[in-house]
Amino acid sequence: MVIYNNIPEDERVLLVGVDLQKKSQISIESSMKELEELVKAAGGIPISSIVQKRNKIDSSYFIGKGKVEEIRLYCDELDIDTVVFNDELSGMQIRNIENIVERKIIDRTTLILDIFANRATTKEGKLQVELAQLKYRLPRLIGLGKSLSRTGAGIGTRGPGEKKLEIDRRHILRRISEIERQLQEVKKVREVKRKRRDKSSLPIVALIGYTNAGKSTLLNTILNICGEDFENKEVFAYDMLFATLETTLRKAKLPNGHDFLITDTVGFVSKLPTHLIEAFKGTLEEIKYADLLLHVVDCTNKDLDIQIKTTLDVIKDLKVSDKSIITVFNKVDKIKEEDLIYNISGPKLFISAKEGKNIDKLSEISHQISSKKFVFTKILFFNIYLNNWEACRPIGLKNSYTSPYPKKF
Ligand SMILES: Nc1nc2c(ncn2[C@@H]2O[C@H](COP(=O)(O)OP(=O)(O)OP(=O)(O)O)[C@@H](O)[C@H]2O)c(=O)[nH]1
Ligand SMILES: [Mg+2]
Repeated sequence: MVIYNNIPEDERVLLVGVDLQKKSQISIESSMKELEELVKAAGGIPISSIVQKRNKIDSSYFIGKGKVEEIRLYCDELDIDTVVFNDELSGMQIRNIENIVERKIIDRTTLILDIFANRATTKEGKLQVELAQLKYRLPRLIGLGKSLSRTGAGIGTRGPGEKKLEIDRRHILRRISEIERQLQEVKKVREVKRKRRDKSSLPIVALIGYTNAGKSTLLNTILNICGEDFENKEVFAYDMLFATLETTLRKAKLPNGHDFLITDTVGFVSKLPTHLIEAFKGTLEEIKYADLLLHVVDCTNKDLDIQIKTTLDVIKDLKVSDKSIITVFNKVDKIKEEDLIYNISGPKLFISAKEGKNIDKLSEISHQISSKKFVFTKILFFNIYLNNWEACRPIGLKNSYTSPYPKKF
């Protein structure tokens, strides 16, 4: 058990994880660290964490019943308000655990939905989160416990759907179809805007990637160099998971007068609730209309392989994996050359969004796209890659690659 220091007075949270020792998944240490960051992003205070090694999940209690009783003791001892599980729980598991622990029980999905509910600002964002919350709650109505009741407060109880949750199945179903209808309307408006934009024929570059990789910082840096009317338009970039929730589309002008559009997107995270991806497909649709995807990766993260895979999986799910993608390894200012490991095929760039390293190369690539938009094919993309080969090597690294030819397109 790990005890965290410097804890202010507020909603005190105990973190619980299960280690199924699967090699294909993010390590349990990283996953629990990520959960800790998610708790902070939701405004909670991580007090302590417990991990149980298991071969399989217990259908009634998720972890062993004995462990649940142990958790009850920790909660009393550490004055815990809320217990957050690192995975999605069934309604019955939540109720069973709550009966023993007598605290609010939250799972990872509820936590993520709660952060989104707190941060969504646009009408569309709010509708999307409410839809995801309702779809999550629907099969769990029977298991309703403290965490899902309307009398609760704090993490897991927020969101636009909160007031409307009269916990009646028919009411929820009606609300779901109402939201879906409203989202269709929003989609129509977006399509009209998109058509207008298409007329201007400006190429679109979309920044995608794992949460906290530095997408918004990169957008700000690019706009600082070549943004139009940049004043007061800086996007929110912060050391916090899901700092960005809504897509922002900005116009940039290169010194030679060429314009292009650049868009930031919501970051991905491992075990991102499926309902949420589903609900956010509307927003993520912007990616579908992009001419180039810049996949931003935090190269200082030791789980970068899993982070890359998580992003590529979502991209695949959105059916846009055939788009031209440049992998942009960010934060090179924070890492020693010899520690930089990567084995990704295709074009790549090594940059520091914070210190502006190699941003000019990135802008140059965008320029080449903007000037040749109408012949934007994989061949052109290949040329761009060759022209910028200098930037496609890690900064200061000695010949990591001997051939400038990408392995795969
Ligand atoms: N050292 C270093 N830190 C960086 C760099 N780029 C971004 N950061 C930091 O990384 C943190 C996350 O940056 P954001 O730009 O908000 O990341 P994001 O990908 O937009 O994150 P979400 O919106 O949560 O998906 C911030 O604290 C940034 O200051 C970089 O090149 N070097
Ligand atoms: Mg962001």
